[in-house]
Amino acid sequence: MSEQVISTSGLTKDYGDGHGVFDLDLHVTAGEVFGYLGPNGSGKSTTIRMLLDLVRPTRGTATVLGHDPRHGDPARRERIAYVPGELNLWSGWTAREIIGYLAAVRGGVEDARIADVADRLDLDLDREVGNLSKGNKQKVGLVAAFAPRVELLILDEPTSGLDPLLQVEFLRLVREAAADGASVLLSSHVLSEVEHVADRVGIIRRGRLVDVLGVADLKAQASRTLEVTFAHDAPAGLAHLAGVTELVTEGRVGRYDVAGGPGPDGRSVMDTFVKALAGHTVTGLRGEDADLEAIFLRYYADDGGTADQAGEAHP
Ligand SMILES: Nc1ncnc2c1ncn2[C@@H]1O[C@H](COP(=O)(O)OP(=O)(O)OP(=O)(O)O)[C@@H](O)[C@H]1O
Repeated sequence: MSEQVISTSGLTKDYGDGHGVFDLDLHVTAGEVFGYLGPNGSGKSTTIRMLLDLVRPTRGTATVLGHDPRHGDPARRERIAYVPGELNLWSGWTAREIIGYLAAVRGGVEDARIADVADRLDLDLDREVGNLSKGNKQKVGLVAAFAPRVELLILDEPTSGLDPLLQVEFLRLVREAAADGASVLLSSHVLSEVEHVADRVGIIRRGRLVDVLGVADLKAQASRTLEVTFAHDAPAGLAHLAGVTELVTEGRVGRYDVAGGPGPDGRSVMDTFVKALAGHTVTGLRGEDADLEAIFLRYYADDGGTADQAGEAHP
């Protein structure tokens, strides 16, 4: 069995009135990027805080890098980098001073490496952090986390406030850290943020882990939209295939939503659709990316339709 960097069993933080995290069995394998997905208030931060011994569980156990977080020693903490969703920084310090201080606590990080990560995230290290925007404050945390070499990165909604170009750079940093052998727990309330880097995703809803899936499996489940151009008027029969929905047909062009996975006959719906197309003269075919978000939102359908709406407000 692969080594686990995070392993919990029945881990629970009960804040009362159904708030908190309940009976969590979470396993993150060494070297993987694990996306921890759930709407606001679903329990991501509480989980992470228990893993870091920032809050104590009501019951259950956790092991992080082989040890109970409650008995963490400084040497073990050096092997972990953590970026919280909201960073409270010491005002009066510059970003360089804060990152330098945190690096020194770890035993030192090369200045050139700090400068390189700051440059990639477009952070001016010489600005006083009290004057920084939320996004720039977030970058201070990211530079402090990515500059050192660590075994485990725990990132709690780290890209909130970052503009889209920097989110892409952030994903590159995650990939590089993983390629260097780090394991990453990356929480988010949107799948699109983690789908390009995560090996697996765990889905948490109302404090309970409801599913853990490989991203490749998630993609296989997703429906795809195909736009087909025929040499003749778009035929009617294709929409009658199980798992295929005709979105629109206009003259020779038809747009179809083709379900992921197998249909009722056990065969892949895509295969059935493509074989049905073979009975026609096709002059063009265009596929759109699978809509993974739609699958993710299914987990929250009872909560009001969107992941954002599904979240409960903080007290
Ligand atoms: N200190 C606390 N006291 C009481 N309830 C709390 C406390 N911290 C969190 N909660 C509640 O526990 C639940 C989980 O909160 P948590 O912050 O872990 O969710 P989250 O998924 O990280 O969401 P967000 O992204 O909004 O932080 C929520 O209902 C929240 O209101």
